[in-house]
Amino acid sequence: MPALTVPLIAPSILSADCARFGEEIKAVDEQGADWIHLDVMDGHFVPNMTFGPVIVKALRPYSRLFFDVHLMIEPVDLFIEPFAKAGADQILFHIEAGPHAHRTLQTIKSFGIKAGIVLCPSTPAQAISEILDLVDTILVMTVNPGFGGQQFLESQLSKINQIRNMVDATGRDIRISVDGGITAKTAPLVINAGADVLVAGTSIYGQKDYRQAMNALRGQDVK
Ligand SMILES: O=C(CO)[C@@H](O)[C@H](O)COP(=O)(O)O
Ligand SMILES: [Fe+2]
Repeated sequence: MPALTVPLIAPSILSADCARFGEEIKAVDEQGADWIHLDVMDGHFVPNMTFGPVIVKALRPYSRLFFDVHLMIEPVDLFIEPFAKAGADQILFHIEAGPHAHRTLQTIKSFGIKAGIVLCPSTPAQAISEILDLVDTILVMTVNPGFGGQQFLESQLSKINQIRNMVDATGRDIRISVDGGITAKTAPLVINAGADVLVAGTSIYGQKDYRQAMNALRGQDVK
């Protein structure tokens, strides 16, 4: 069997100690994280609320790692500039959050940062077929967005695989990220299906040893 790709690991601070977000970001940075994933929720697009650009700006000095900002908000466009100026390296938004994804991607790119599109579990891969030329990352939700600690949806594996085929056909370097219920058990399934970025909250911040937790997701189960 061929060896699995070593994925990038993006700890989601949603499961960190939120009274100590800065130190929690610093800790995973020092222990080998590749990206930092920041979940922004508005209590409208999803039934939960987290934080806005002011907090992202306050957290920026704690790490130089790539800030992967996952917007679960509607509307999106109004908030691109504040998040870009707060220090986002990539802004991801949901294809379900409005009819003008193409324009939104252009707006994100106009700030000189990366742009990503997110699909909820009920959204087919085909929904993003006409915007692949503008995306840097495709994020497949493997739970319904809004909360950490949910059960991984195995039904999403075939969609990840379909998106892998779509991406390979473009010949472009597009990352395929997955988010929700990613553990050492589900990681090989999504990597095998074509994912190369693993977002994980509970399975990193819920563990004592962050380095060991991230290595387990990489399939490198050594201390
Ligand atoms: O976007 C979200 C939830 O909507 C995520 O980024 C969660 O934070 C993932 O948490 P776990 O499922 O890994 O606990
Ligand atoms: Fe997320």
